[in-house]
Amino acid sequence: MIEIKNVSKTYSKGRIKAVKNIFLNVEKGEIFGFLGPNGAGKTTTIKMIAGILKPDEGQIKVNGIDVVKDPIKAKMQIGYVPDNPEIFNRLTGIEYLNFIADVYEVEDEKRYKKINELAEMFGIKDALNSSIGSFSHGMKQKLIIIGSLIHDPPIWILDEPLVGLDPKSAFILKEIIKKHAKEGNTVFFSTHIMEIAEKLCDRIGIIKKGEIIFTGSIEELRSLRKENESLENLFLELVENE
Ligand SMILES: Nc1ncnc2c1ncn2[C@@H]1O[C@H](COP(=O)(O)OP(=O)(O)OP(=O)(O)O)[C@@H](O)[C@H]1O
Repeated sequence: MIEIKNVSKTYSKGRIKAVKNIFLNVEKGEIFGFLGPNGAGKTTTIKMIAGILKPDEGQIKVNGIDVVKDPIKAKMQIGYVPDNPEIFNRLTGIEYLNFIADVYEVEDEKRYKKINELAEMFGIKDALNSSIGSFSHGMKQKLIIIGSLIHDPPIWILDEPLVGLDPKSAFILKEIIKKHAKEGNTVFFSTHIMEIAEKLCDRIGIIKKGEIIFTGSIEELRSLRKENESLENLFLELVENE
């Protein structure tokens, strides 16, 4: 479970208010989609949940653990996929995954099972002995996704995970997301694309200029539509209106 209470974050010595007093709760077993236009505050929020940025005010807890007060314990609960897959280019794929598994103290048998299963699904098993520097953007992304799941995290956070993946890989990732949630874990991901949220999420949150302007199910969002209006249009209206 993720609990965000009255969280704010500014940049540039307070001049840029990226996130403004937001409240959010995401339950166990839930797939939560975080939507908003460019610069709305999605990545900033995600980095605060993942413990990469500290909130200026407010509190974030993952499964009851405060991410600021107890960062290591909190991070053990979390798998995080950043929006930019730039990682250790000098390591081979398998060295990277073993490094991540060591950090999270995952036993050998468990890690190899997970790596085999996921690398097979994403079709990158044969590339794991090559250096990451030789990987394509999509392959790096898949490697990070595998690394983020290696400790079977109760909280899985993904920042724009479908950008840059081909249709087959995007389909596989969506299936993995559904499976992970079904096993009782919390999934929180950001996207620009309403259609993805519509198909995948139990609930969504819409953020605009650092403020949450909607949280609820897709059904609840649908009920706000005008006659014959598409969800995409409603979303655009919500995020564009002043
Ligand atoms: N390191 C930084 N220094 C200064 N301003 C920043 C920094 N990072 C983000 N911002 C600003 O904070 C605001 C929120 O940015 P953020 O990256 O969280 O939005 P986002 O919703 O993830 O956008 P996108 O969809 O483009 O990734 C924007 O105005 C952005 O320009």
